[in-house]
Amino acid sequence: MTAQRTESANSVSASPFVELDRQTWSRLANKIEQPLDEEDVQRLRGLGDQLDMREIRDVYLPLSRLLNLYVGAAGHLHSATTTFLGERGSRTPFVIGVAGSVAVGKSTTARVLREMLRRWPDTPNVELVTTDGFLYPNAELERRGLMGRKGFPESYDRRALLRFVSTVKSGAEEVRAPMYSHLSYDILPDKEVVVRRPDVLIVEGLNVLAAARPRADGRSGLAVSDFFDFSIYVDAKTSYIEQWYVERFRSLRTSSFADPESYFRRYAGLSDSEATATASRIWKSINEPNLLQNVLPTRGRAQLVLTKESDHSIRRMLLRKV
Ligand SMILES: Nc1ncnc2c1ncn2[C@@H]1O[C@H](COP(=O)(O)OP(=O)(O)O)[C@@H](O)[C@H]1O
Ligand SMILES: CC(C)(COP(=O)(O)O)[C@@H](O)C(=O)NCCC(=O)O
Repeated sequence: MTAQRTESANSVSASPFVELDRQTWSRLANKIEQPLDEEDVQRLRGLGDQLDMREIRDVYLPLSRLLNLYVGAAGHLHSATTTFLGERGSRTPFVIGVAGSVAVGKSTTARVLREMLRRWPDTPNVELVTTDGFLYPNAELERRGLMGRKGFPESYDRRALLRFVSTVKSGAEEVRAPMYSHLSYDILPDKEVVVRRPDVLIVEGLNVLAAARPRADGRSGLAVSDFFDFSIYVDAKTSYIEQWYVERFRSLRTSSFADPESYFRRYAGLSDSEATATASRIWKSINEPNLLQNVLPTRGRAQLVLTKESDHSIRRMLLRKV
């Protein structure tokens, strides 16, 4: 079946992307079976997200098929390289980047993809790593004067993240990553994520599509995105994301913030208006500037842009065709 592209795709003929509306995209699942049930959907849905079975069927089922096709194609490319080299190496992990703003719902997208890709016979082992594990610990952020810039590129140990992704991609037996806790708002000193040669690695985080920084000698270095076989940018209007951030903050007062272990327990007792004001202040001073200065400019580097409407549902897909 050929995709019915929307009008704007035809009018922007020089664009490297093809634009599809949700209805057209949903037909591209090509009758593959829906692998998740209502219980899975509830488990995977992030706080504030509106994920439902329709979203799985219309949006994620075609995406899962597309990714499975890409995994197959990457296998062929890998065989071409090994044939050329006269080697018999086994395939290395297929790496997918998931980028987007704080509170846009990246982690739900990443979790759904993990569950769906796991169900394909050629990719049973799918690992998910979030880049928050590579934030510097709070003590180090304080030393560097970066406590108010969590999530900005400079708040991460970018060299360690790059080393992690390139080592996994190169097929290493076992690779370890640090772990972050939203509860303690810090790196967990004695916990880590261990990744053992997965079929697919999903790397989710604000800045995963950032371009390489120029090196001191003026040459360009490598970026984590250089190791991606596919990348997704989860997008929405900034005003919607702000609203989602504020709503999530308000509802965290009765869950995470109320935990005695929470770094934010002082927020648990805020009234509705105080919570709205505090969340808006954090959004305006940290997350929105980071979105506008660092995250949004990387959108055009993604292979696929998923755009959400105000009700969180994905309504528009931009797929890079070249
Ligand atoms: N203060 C918090 N306490 C507990 N969980 C949080 C907190 N902030 C964010 N989270 C959770 O952490 C995950 C990542 O959030 P975030 O970085 O905003 O990305 P996104 O909303 O795009 O997944 C989400 O599942 C979110 O619900
Ligand atoms: C931990 C985060 C930086 C996101 O990290 P990511 O996994 O996307 O790299 C973000 O969710 C966060 O907590 N930002 C700090 C500002 C705030 O509390 O909203």
